Amino acid sequence: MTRADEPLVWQVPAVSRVPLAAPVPTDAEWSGFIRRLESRYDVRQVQVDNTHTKSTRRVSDFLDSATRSRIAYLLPTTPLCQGAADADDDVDDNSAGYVADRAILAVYFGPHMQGPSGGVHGGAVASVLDACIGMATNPLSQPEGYLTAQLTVNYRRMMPLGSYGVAWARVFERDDPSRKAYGIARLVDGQALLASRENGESHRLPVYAEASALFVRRKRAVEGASPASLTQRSRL
Ligand SMILES: CCCCCCCC(=O)SCCNC(=O)CCNC(=O)[C@H](O)C(C)(C)COP(=O)(O)OP(=O)(O)OC[C@H]1O[C@@H](n2cnc3c(N)ncnc32)[C@H](O)[C@@H]1OP(=O)(O)O
Repeated sequence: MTRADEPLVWQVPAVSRVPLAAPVPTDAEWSGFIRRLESRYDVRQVQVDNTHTKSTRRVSDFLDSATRSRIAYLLPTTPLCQGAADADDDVDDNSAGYVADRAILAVYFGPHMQGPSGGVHGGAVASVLDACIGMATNPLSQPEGYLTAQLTVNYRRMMPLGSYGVAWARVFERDDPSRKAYGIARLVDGQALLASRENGESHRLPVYAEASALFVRRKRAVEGASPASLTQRSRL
């Protein structure tokens, strides 16, 4: 065997698998967390549905599977510009101005999302922030028409594995004639967020990561993009 024929082996340093302090939450623990978020922030969980009906949203299968279904999208129950309580009231936020739409995404970062030892993979964090802005950008009444064109993520602190994360997104402009929407999202520790709200503490919570994104609405739906047509294609 010549050197060129030798298989390439990527030598990675031994990663110490940090045992999680907390196992993946049970169904009861997870739904308890979501109910607390709903009651403290006047938001409601959007039910998962793959049929794009008016009151439900197709949640990313990829994230659903990566999180073992410990992911939930929540939307405000009241119209946005009428003073609904915001998760982001509790964190450092210098952004101001018109908010077109808003969404919250709750997620449990379990062992299957490990990146650096003991921490969450940066790609998983980026996916969560992207999905959250996507949720705020795409109205419930339509299939997702806006796609991520640009996404910038700032990683401020390593998100520890075994944490409940809460991301929220604001879309500042959804300009249909030009088909562009601009949004931001931030990720904080969900338990700290709830504790600060429940204790009435006023200190600002640390942000683990934040993202800004440009979403662009497609001129028309891409043919062959629906799950049904994917199934049909796989039979060919
Ligand atoms: C829970 C539900 C969540 C759903 C959201 C999921 C989020 C995702 O993961 S989306 C998947 C990842 N993203 C993609 O696959 C997108 C791939 N890209 C595309 O499909 C296309 O390039 C798309 C849709 C972004 C734009 O295509 P197209 O319709 O041809 O746009 P086009 O007419 O050229 O441009 C429209 C405007 O947007 C601007 N624009 C388009 N793309 C970009 C870009 N990448 N960067 C900057 N500006 C852009 C153009 O300059 C133009 O601006 P203007 O009107 O001022 O001249």
